[in-house]
Amino acid sequence: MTETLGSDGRPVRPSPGSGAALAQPPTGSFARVLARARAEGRAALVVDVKCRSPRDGELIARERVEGYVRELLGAGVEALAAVTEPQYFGGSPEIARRVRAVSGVPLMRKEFFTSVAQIDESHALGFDAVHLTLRTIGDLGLVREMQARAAELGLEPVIGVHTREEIQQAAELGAHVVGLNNRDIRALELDEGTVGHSEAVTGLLPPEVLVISESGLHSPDDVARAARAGADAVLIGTAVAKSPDPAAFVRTLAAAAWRR
Ligand SMILES: O=C(O)c1ccccc1NCC(=O)[C@H](O)[C@H](O)COP(=O)(O)O
Repeated sequence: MTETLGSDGRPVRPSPGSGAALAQPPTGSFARVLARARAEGRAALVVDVKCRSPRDGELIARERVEGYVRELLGAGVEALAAVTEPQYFGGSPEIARRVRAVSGVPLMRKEFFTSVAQIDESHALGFDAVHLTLRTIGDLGLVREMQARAAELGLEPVIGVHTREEIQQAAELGAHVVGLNNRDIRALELDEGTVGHSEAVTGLLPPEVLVISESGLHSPDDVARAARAGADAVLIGTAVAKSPDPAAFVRTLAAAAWRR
């Protein structure tokens, strides 16, 4: 991997707007989307297919899932996430299969993972990436086992972090792609989380790590702020689902994602 070293001999994170690129994406197609966006000087737009949220209630009617995904893809969305957690977020493996069936873009699974068997299940469902959230998995040994199994299956592990300590742990785990949640997911989205969190901590991640700013992003201005903070992608669910015209809204968000 090509790296620029700073005066202290440490790698320098590509400055926003520099268009600096990773020579090779680390692994998997999700990383490829993020690395391409970084090389082009923007953040990629990833939309979360989340049918319900504890904060906002029903977001996507079950019968609308395929139409919704097609609308997003038509508007140029480059990658998707799907929440399969049933109790709080109204997800299911069936919804994941339906999203997969109508989309060819990289697809990441959001779930409260507790076992390595769920990594195999994610592969069987057709996911390209799994979001391994340190806040909910807790046990770093188990995270390592999940990473290893994902690698065996050709699935890309995205390490989910919220705190500075977890950012450090993600680096120790050798994460190539990090999902930086602006909220503490343990509060089930009832806490306040904004792009200000990404602005505060994105710079703590090693420059070679690809970063997705997640949760609590609502507007083109939020997307612009995340991109300027160094995020290589933004993950947005609620604001897109609640928009009266998701395709038009997605285009507006993507236009704001360029680093200037
Ligand atoms: O992050 C997780 O581990 C997680 C697990 C199970 C369900 C949801 C989970 N995270 C929440 C999300 O992924 C959000 O839906 C996503 O960041 C979008 O947030 P928002 O735009 O605020 O709806």
